[in-house]
Amino acid sequence: MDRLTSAKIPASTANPSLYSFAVPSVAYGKSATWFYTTIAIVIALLVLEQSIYRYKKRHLPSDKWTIPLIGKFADSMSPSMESYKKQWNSGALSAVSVFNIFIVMASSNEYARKILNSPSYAEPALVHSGKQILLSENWVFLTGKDHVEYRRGLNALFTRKALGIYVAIQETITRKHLKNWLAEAAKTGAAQPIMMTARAMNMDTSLRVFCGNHLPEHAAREINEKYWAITQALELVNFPLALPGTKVYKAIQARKVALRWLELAAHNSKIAMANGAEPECMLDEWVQSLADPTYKGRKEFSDLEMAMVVFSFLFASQDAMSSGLIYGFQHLADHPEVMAKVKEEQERVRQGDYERPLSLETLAQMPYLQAVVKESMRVQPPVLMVPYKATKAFPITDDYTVPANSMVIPSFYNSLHDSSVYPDPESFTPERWLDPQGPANSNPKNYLVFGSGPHRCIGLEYATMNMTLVLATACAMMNWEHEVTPLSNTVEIIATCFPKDGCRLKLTPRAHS
Ligand code: HEM
Repeated sequence: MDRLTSAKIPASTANPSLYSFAVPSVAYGKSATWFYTTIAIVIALLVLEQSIYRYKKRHLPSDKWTIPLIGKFADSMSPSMESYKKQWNSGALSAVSVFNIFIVMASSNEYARKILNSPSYAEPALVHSGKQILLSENWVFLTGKDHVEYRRGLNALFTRKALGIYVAIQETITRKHLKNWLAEAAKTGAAQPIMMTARAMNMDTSLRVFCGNHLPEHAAREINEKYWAITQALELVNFPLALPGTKVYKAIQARKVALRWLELAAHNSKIAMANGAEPECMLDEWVQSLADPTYKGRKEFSDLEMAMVVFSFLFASQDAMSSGLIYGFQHLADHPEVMAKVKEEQERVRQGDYERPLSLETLAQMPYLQAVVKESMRVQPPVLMVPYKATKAFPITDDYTVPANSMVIPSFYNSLHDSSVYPDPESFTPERWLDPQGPANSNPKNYLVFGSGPHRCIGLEYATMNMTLVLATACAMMNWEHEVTPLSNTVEIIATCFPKDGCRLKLTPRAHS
């Protein structure tokens, strides 16, 4: 009985240890409810995420399921040509999701151009860090009529007269840098990567073309040194807060430095033009064109606004032009038969005088080198694609409408490697551009290296002129051999495309007989 009694006690409320257990058991019940409710909500959200993804993509080729929450984030962190090609070749339109951003990739020429030329449905959408770096009031973020009008005013900076002024600056800066390259090469006699030296040359050229001598030498050096931080922040997805130490934070600091100096340059240019100086750079051309009494349009631009425009040009050109130049050197070195023809043409145009500065007229006498530049960017386009955003539901085909607010990304590679327009598309064949009736010249719509439509690259003539000039000057001053490595033909995508080994060249001065 005692045993029974004692046995009963713990079964009731007498045992303090069991009693104290009874309280949490009520809490456990509650937390279990919460636990299961939370699980149920999470599952419901995950199912919803998959359903929305599948509803949006409809019949487009893509993975059946998206990785919960992050989607193809991992792929976007380390993009490769192979993964992009797989995506582009999966269909003219295909779908992917990154962090719940629904993305439609357009790989055919028809759909890529349709996106670029449909401003009422789609507008450029820079990577998130773009707005933090450029500032949201930068003109490049204007849309529709405002964009068209602003851009019209900037066309004055790329007229033939303006380009004629820039050539002389480009030539001087290019010679200065190539001389340094040769001096450095002479020290070791070994091949060195040109990745960073070509970028530095390009930035120096841009700064002097845009700002002339209105920028002190140490300022140009500082911008040049700090700009790499901006390139590194141009990843598809960045840490959202620009906290100290993050890439975006460093890029913002670099932009602040650059804008301060560019503002000073704009200020100095206004003073020089007011004092009757001749235009010597892009800012001067701009200030002078605004003062022209026949100029119709807005005439007042603050120093800061001018600085922001110049900064937008640096931003748009530094990576793309550096990529184009580096591959230009690499393609020429890898194709000695093409290099021989370029040298022949140089000899014909320069008639033995390799010191005479180049001009627009002499550059126009180099159709073969111009074809080399065009072909080099076709084979390896600096920019593979540009992100746009559907501002409303965009009926891109009869049976597919891109949902509003999706990213929609026209990619250029397949247009530029279309074998019906560019037979043997992987081969580097500048000759294809020499026949005016040939398929390459008859299908300009396929040459999407500079985009298409209202946002087509405003600097395209300047860019091709600069690449032609740099390669012509390099041909005049030096020989270069490519040290081919296993990574030479692997593309590294850092905003634009670069050979993964940085393009290792062995440089020697060229002796002219
Ligand atoms: C090889 C060199 C270059 C390449 C491959 C290139 C390529 C491109 C591409 C693909 C676009 C987007 C076009 C579109 O959305 O349809 C673009 C836009 C732009 N580019 Fe270039 N670019 C180069 C050099 C330059 C240079 C040298 C400048 C300025 C001096 C420049 C200024 C711009 C600007 C301002 C835009 C935006 C235009 C707008 O939104 O209206 N680019 N570029």
